[in-house]
Amino acid sequence: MENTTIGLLVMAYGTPRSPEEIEPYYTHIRRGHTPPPDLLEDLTNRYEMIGGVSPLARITEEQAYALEKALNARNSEKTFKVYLGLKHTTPFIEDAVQQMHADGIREAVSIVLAPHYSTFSVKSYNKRAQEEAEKLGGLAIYSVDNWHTEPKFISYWVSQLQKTFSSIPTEQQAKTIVIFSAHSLPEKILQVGDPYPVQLEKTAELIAEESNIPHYAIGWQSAGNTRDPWIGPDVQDLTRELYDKHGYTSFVYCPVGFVSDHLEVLYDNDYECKVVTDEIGANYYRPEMPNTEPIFIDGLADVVEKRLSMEKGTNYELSSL
Ligand SMILES: CC1=C(CCC(=O)O)c2cc3nc(cc4[nH]c(cc5[nH]c(cc1n2)c(C)c5CCC(=O)O)c(CCC(=O)O)c4C)C(CCC(=O)O)=C3C
Ligand SMILES: [Fe+2]
Repeated sequence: MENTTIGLLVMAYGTPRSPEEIEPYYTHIRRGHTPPPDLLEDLTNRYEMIGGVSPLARITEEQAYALEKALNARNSEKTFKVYLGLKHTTPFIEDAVQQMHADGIREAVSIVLAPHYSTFSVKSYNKRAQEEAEKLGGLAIYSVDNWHTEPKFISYWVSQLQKTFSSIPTEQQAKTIVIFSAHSLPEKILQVGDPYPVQLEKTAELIAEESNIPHYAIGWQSAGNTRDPWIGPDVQDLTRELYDKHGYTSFVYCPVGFVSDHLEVLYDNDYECKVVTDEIGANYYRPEMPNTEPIFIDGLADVVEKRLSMEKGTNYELSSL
C-alpha cells in the first residue's frame, strides 16, 4: 500500500519569545486592544520573575516533535508530519493549516496541548482550524476534543505523586493534601453546560484512585482580572481554608490542566501558592510537569491514533489486542 502522509496539527496557547513580544502577545489575548501600561508592566514583571521569558515556546515545540516521532516510530504504512499552530502568537493556527494545505496534506488529526475541553479553550482552537480548512478546501481535519482520562496521562501523574509522597516523612503523609487544579474560567461558562469542571474532577478522581493519596481537593488558578466572577475556589484561598479547617502540614500542587512548565505554574503555583504555604508554615510540593516525559508523549500518541482509527471506522480496542 502507498505510504500516506497524515498532517498532525498540534495546537497550543503560545507565549512571547522575547520581552519585546510581550506587548503584541498581550494585545492579541485582549482581542486587539492594547493593554493599559499597568497591566503590561505587571505581566512583564511576572515574566521577569521566571527568567524574562517563559520556557513554554521551547517546550511546546519539543512536545510537538516528540509526538511526531512517537507516532512515526509506531507506524510504517503512514507518515505523520507535524505542524505547530498557536492561539496567540506565530505560527498561528491558521498559518499551520495553510502550510498543511500548501504541502498537499489531505487528512490531518489535530490535538490541543490541554487535556480538558471548554468552550473557551479547546472549542475555539478547533473552530479556528476547521474554519481555515473549510476556506481552503480539500483538507479534512479530525479534531481531538479532550484527553483528560487518557490512561498514560493519568499514569504520568500517579507516578509523580508516588515520587513526591516518597519524599514526605511517613508520619506527615496523613496530614498531606493534594490540590488538583486547572486554569479558572469565567463562571458564565457553567450556564451553557460547559464540561470543563466535570472533566477536571474526573482527572483528579482517576489519579487519586490509582495513587492512594490520603486527601485531595480541587481548585482553580490564574483567574483573570475582570469584573465577572471566575470559577473558584482559587488555589491560594483554598490553601488557607484547608489549613484552617484541617491543619494540613504539606500541600502538593498538581496543575493537571496544564502540561508544561510556564508562567501559570512557575509563577502562580511556585511563587504565589508558596507565599501562602510559607505564611502558614506548611511544606510546598509541586511535582514536575509532563513536558516531554516519554509516557506522557506516548499517551498523546495513543489519543491521536484512536482519533484516526475512529475516522477510519476500525475498532482501535480490537485492533490493538
Ligand atoms: C483555559 C486557559 C488555559 C489552559 C488551556 C490552554 O492552554 O489553552 C490557558 C493557558 C495559558 N495562558 C497563558 C497566558 C496568559 N493567559 C491570559 C489570559 C487568559 N487566559 C485564559 C484562559 C486560559 N489560559 C483566559 C480566559 C484569559 C483572559 C483573557 C481572555 O479572555 O482570553 C494572559 C493575559 C494576562 C493574564 O490574565 O495573566 C496571559 C499572559 C499561557 C502562557 C504562559 C506562558 O507564557 O508561560 C498559557 C499556557
Ligand atoms: Fe491564559
